[in-house]
Amino acid sequence: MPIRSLLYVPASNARALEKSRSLSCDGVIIDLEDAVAPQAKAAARAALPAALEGGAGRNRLRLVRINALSSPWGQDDLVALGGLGCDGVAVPKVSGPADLDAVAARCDLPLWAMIETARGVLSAPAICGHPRLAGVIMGTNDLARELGARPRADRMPLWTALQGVLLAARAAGVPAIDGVCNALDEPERFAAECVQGRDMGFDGKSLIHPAQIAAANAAFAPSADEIDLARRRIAGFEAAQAAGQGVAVVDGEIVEALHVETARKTLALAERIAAEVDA
Ligand SMILES: CC(C)(COP(=O)(O)OP(=O)(O)OC[C@H]1O[C@@H](n2cnc3c(N)ncnc32)[C@H](O)[C@@H]1OP(=O)(O)O)[C@@H](O)C(=O)NCCC(=O)NCCSC(=O)C[C@H](O)C(=O)O
Ligand SMILES: [Mg+2]
Repeated sequence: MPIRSLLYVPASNARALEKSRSLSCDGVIIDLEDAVAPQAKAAARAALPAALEGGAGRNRLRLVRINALSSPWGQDDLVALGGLGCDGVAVPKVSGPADLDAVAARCDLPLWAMIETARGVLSAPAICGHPRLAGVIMGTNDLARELGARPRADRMPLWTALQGVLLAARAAGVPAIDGVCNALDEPERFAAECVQGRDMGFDGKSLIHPAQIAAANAAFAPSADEIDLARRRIAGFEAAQAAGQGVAVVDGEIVEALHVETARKTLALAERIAAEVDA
C-alpha cells in the first residue's frame, strides 16, 4: 500500500473529518492528541465511531492517534478503539519498546510509533524491532522543541535524527513517514521538504492541511523520468545478461543486479499507485 501522504485530522473537527473522506491522501491520522484541546478530548473520542464508519473511502490507511497512556486520557482512548474499524493506532512520544508493550497489552491493532523525543530517536532500533510495530512516524515538532533546535527551511538540526530513525526502520523492514511541515503558506518550502524526505528514503510525509496532499503524492511517487529509466535499466541489464555479461551501461552509468532490484521496486510502486490509488 503506498503511504505517500498521511493527513492529521483532529477528531474534534467534524467538518475536517467529513472532508477527509473525499481527499486523495493515502491515509489519515485521526488525532485525539495534540490537535485536540483538553476540554474537547471526551467529545473527540466519542466522534470516532461515526468518523470510522462506512469504510475507508479514498483513504487507504486509517490510523487513530491516542494520547499517551500516562496522560489522563490515554487509557480511555484505547478502550474507545475496541471494535472500531481502523487500521492501526499511532502511539505518541514512544521513547522505547516498553511504551509499545503497554499499548500492545491492551489493544490488538497494528502499532505505529511516533518518534518525537531524544530518547525515542536513540532507542529507534529497539522500537523498530518491536514485534507489533507496523511503521514509524517522525514527530518533528516535538523533537525540535526537545532539542532546542531553531526552525530552518533545510531542517539541518533534524538530519541526524531523521536519518537515524530511517536506518532503524529499514533495518527492521517497516515503513517510515516523515514529519509535518508547519509552513502552510509556503508551498515551495513544503515541496522542497517533501523532496528532501524522499531523497533520504522516507516512504511518505505526514501532513496538517489538505493543500499539502498533491505535492506529497507527487514527491513520493516515482516520476515519469524515474519510471522510464527503471524500464531502460531493466531492459539494458537483461540484454547484457543475454550477451553473457554481468553488468550493463545505461545513460553512461553502470547497471548491476542491485540497480535492477531498485528499478523493479520503482516500477512496482508506480503500478500499485496506478492500480490502488489513482484508479
Ligand atoms: C491548521 C488548521 C487549523 C487550519 O484549518 P482551517 O482554518 O479550517 O483551514 P482552511 O480554511 O484552509 O481549510 C480548508 C478546508 O480544508 C478543511 N481542512 C483543513 N484542515 C484539514 C485537515 N487537517 N483534515 C481535513 N480537512 C481539513 C477545512 O475543513 C476546510 O474545508 P471546507 O469547509 O470544505 O472548505 C487545520 O488544517 C488543522 O487543524 N490541521 C491539523 C493540525 C493538527 O492535526 N496538528 C497536530 C498534528 S501535527 C504534529 O504535531 C505532529 C507531531 O506530533 C509532531 O510533534 O511533529
Ligand atoms: Mg508531537
